[in-house]
Amino acid sequence: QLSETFYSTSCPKVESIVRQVVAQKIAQTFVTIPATLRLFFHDCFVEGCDASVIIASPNGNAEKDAPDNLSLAGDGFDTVIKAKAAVEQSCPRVVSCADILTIAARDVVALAGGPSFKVELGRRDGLISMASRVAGNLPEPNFNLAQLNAIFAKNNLNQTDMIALSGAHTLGFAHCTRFANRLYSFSASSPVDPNLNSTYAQQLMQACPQNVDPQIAINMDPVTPRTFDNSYFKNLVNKMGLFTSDEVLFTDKASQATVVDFANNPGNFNGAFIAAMRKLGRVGVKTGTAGEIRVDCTAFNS
Ligand code: HEM
Ligand SMILES: [Ca+2]
Ligand SMILES: [Ca+2]
Repeated sequence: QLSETFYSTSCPKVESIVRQVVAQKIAQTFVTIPATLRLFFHDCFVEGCDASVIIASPNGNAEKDAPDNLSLAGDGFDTVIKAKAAVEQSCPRVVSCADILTIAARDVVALAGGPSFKVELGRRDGLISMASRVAGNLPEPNFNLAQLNAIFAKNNLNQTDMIALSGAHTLGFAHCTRFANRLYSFSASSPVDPNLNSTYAQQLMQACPQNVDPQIAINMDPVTPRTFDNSYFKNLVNKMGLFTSDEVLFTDKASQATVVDFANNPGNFNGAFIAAMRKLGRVGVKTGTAGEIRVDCTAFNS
């Protein structure tokens, strides 16, 4: 069973140790912030929040090698690996990699200007990490509202949670390939998605010309790309949602009111985001004697 005080006697400094490593890593590179937050999400949606995504395989068939995970930025993995190494100095073999990722994901939000909140701890690290188990478990950027709701519902997250968590797209980068269809090949009658603000569409076409280098990435929040705020929802109202999966949250009447509420009331967004992050952190967790406490986050204990 998870608890906010899980390590209060076994490793009382764990949260301050992780926070220090995360802050240091952010000082080196901003990408740490979005990379760590997204890593937490992708971990929890496949096998539960158990650090399965961090396992490295020499055969290229671990979870991180699945196509949906290839765009996870290395700085997220590096943050967890570095924080784990620091925690092992004080409390060897006590704190799971899954909990370190949970703490780090919480910390990057606060360090990007977002809300601070408590996290539940006591997760154990999983014993399965397979590329073949990823497909179908992560949302795709062309999903509609029903598809988004379905995949989040499988993880005990409701529509409000899904919308709040999508607010993570207030930070970070996306590769042109993930939304180029909305600029160049939307439909026979309209190559540009009519739900895209035309000025924004033009900016996107400049940043992402047709057949651009697939390595090129742009800010997902063009207004405050480095701040965790509710600007994502204001963008949606202004028809500046980057992916179809962002845009539908506003264009579908079933979710529009929540988007408008989050755009107008940052406190409501923060509250819903915190609640949803805590729920996300409970997905498929292993506790008690299940799984293990990994020594090296990138490898199962042998
Ligand atoms: C609702 C369904 C979601 C879809 C379809 C989706 C899809 C994507 C895609 C396609 C990218 C761009 C990847 C790239 O091109 O490199 C991305 C980036 C990102 N996503 Fe999501 N995502 C969703 C929900 C979430 C959630 C729930 C979180 C976290 C709570 C999250 C956090 C992020 C972050 C922080 C980035 C930027 C990563 C970076 O800069 O390295 N996303 N997402
Ligand atoms: Ca996992
Ligand atoms: Ca922002």
